[in-house]
Amino acid sequence: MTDPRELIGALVGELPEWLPTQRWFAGKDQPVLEVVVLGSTVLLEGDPLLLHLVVEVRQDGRRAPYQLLVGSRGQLPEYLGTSWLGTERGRPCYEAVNDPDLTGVLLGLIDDGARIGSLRFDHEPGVTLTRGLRARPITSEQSNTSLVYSGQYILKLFRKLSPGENPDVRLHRALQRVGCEHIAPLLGSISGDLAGKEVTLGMLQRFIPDAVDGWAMATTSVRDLMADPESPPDQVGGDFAGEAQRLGQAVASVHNDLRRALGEQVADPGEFERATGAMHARLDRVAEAVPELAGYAPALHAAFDAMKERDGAIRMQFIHGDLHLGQVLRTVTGWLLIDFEGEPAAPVVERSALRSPLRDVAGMLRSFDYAAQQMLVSGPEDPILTERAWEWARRNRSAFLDGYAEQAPEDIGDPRAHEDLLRAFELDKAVYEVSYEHANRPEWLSVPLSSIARISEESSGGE
Ligand SMILES: Nc1ncnc2c1ncn2[C@@H]1O[C@H](COP(=O)(O)OP(=O)(O)O)[C@@H](O)[C@H]1O
Ligand SMILES: O=P(O)(O)O[C@H]1O[C@H](CO)[C@@H](O[C@H]2O[C@H](CO)[C@@H](O)[C@H](O)[C@H]2O)[C@H](O)[C@H]1O
Repeated sequence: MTDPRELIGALVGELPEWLPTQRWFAGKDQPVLEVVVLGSTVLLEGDPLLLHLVVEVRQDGRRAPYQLLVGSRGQLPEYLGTSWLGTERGRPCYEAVNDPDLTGVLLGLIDDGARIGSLRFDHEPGVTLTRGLRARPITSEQSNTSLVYSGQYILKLFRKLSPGENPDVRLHRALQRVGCEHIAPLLGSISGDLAGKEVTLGMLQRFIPDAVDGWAMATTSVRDLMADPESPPDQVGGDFAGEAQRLGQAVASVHNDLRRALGEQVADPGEFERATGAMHARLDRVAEAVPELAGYAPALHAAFDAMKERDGAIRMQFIHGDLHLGQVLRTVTGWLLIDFEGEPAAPVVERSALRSPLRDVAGMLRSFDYAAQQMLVSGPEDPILTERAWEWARRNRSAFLDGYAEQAPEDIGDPRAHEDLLRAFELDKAVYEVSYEHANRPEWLSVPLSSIARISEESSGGE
């Protein structure tokens, strides 16, 4: 039998080339110089073997920890061929997330409440899991790896790790405690140690079958409206406004639940100062990297400065932090919010800070613009379709805000009453999107840029 330590030693040599080929790897802009093992745990001995690894990926001026699950067998079955990482000591090693014989082990360990080395597997109080289920990884493009167990459970394995409890687990647990109706039930978690602190490695939730994500629904609705340019929007099949309104209610309800669970506080006088400082700094960084943004910088800086004029009466609380139509699921009973991890690129301290809930509102407003605009990027310019797209966005943004206002925390009420804040948060998100699209989908760069152009023009009174 091969010693797992020898296997690991040889395997890390393969990782610098393999990591950048993975969707979840967040350092594709620079070559990987070295990979160092920070922790290794054998979760299953024998053939197949299951190894849990935390590795540090070293790039020029940057070090980041990642979680890997490695399987090894004497003979690699054909269906695991594309998961192959390398052959060490005569044993093929592969990405274990694609091996249902191995991923089933994780579910059993969570059910057992197992402790192996520094790894802790926990189920939530009172939860008993069905064991022996086979898992398949979700194939959509994601920042982490999620495994679905026979349509019953979904286990998210966090890839890039930050020391501390992940806000996704923390906020789900807190929301569950106060009986929030708009989340999928939390069933368990996996944690370990990193740099002397606890680190969240995985989160197990009830899988909601037959759920459709908001992005798929919204883009179908835009397509319907464009295909029928003559009819009023409320008479076109697939009108989304009713859903947008219910979504607004759900988001407001989650904000209220987050307050009940974890409290809130009035922003201290320095808070807006710090927030605007961070927004100006992000704008400067992105404008330097993306010249197309530079022309809008003066209008954007002015919009951020306008925030300072507020008296600080907005309350700060835990929020979702990266809310968009891809982060909400329509189930047979209503809307659920998922993925409370915040912006994946932001440091965990920032993601765990108290912020204005209007940031989530602004994130969703941006997403309505996105759903409308992305239909226009690939086709030739067409003024009728362009107007139709903006009509869709206006209608659904407004319905969402109506719904939010119906259940909003008292100090917020109708978000439109905080126009300066909302505009600044929307523009800040759009600046983030410019950098996201520049790095990930350059063909979509015009989506946030066209919104920035429109909002800047509106706020300078040029409509
Ligand atoms: N509880 C759930 N039930 C059904 N599908 C889910 C559930 N949670 C997540 N999903 C699906 O899994 C995908 C990935 O989840 P998400 O938390 O957004 O992962 P990531 O952090 O990798 O972006 C979502 O887009 C959604 O389609
Ligand atoms: O879902 P993630 O947490 O990985 O978020 C990142 O990727 C999103 C794209 O998948 C990106 O969202 C942007 O594009 C969406 C459409 O694909 C749109 O609905 C969002 O409004 C827009 O911001 C998100 O910004 C990024 O953090």
